[in-house]
Amino acid sequence: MDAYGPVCVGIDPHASLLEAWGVGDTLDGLDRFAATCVEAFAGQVAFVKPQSAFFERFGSRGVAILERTLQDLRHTGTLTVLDVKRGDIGSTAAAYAEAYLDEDSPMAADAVTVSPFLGFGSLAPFLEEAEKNDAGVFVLALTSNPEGPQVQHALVQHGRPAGVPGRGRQTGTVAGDVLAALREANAGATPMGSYGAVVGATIGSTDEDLDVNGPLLVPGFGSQGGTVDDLRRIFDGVTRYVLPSTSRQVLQAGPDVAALRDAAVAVNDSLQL
Ligand SMILES: O=c1ccn([C@@H]2O[C@H](COP(=O)(O)O)[C@@H](O)[C@H]2O)c(=O)[nH]1
Repeated sequence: MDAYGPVCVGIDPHASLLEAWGVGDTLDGLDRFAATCVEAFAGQVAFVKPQSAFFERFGSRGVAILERTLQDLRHTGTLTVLDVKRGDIGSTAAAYAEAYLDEDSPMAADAVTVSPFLGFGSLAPFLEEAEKNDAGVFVLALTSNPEGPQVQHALVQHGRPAGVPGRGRQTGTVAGDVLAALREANAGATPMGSYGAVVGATIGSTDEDLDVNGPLLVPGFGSQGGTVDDLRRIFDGVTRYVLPSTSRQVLQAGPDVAALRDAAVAVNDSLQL
């Protein structure tokens, strides 16, 4: 972030973008789109975030292009965040963690997005694999979509001694629990820990403590309506942790490599938080 600025550029090969770029919504179009993004962003921004879904749409050959994209980016030293939002029971989570974070895996990324909604403890294999491989994990906390609050703002209770109704009860939100678990996982790390939260630029405001001593991946900036003012308001006091993530806002400048690069640089320049 110090060297390149905080922006994370997403590689989201939407069908509409493949058509707009004139490469076609085909496997060959996907291949050209991804290669162009690597040429434009590698070595220019700190983080690139391929969205797995748009590669998986093309089956195993699309996934092979995702693997190559991750490898090409990593060879240039640009950090990759694979947006795949995984989560499962612990033993299966361990297999996912190996797939995405073991540095010898064909699909190895520098960081992966995961879902905590099978319980934060089920993510332990991801945190352990990340630690082994000097990698990172981003856990969904307050997502950018309007449906997120239904689960993430739900209230949970802690510290209620058995048989003593009401006594010692503390109430918080599901998102607050996720953030607290991340804070604990990152305790004592300097300059920050490797376990981050996903917090959308579109959430308006929050009373949650966003200081998890770890990075905050912030999608929703740009095409979903999040602005620099939103970032300043939501992340007041923790802006040093913020990686604003934007995909379509930059990708629509393609397919020209220089125009894509300029668009990414312009976002970085706009981020005077
Ligand atoms: O809360 C979340 C978590 C992930 N995303 C992902 O980020 C990009 C956003 O793309 P834009 O084109 O910048 O809107 C996309 O891959 C989402 O799946 C998110 O938007 N919100």
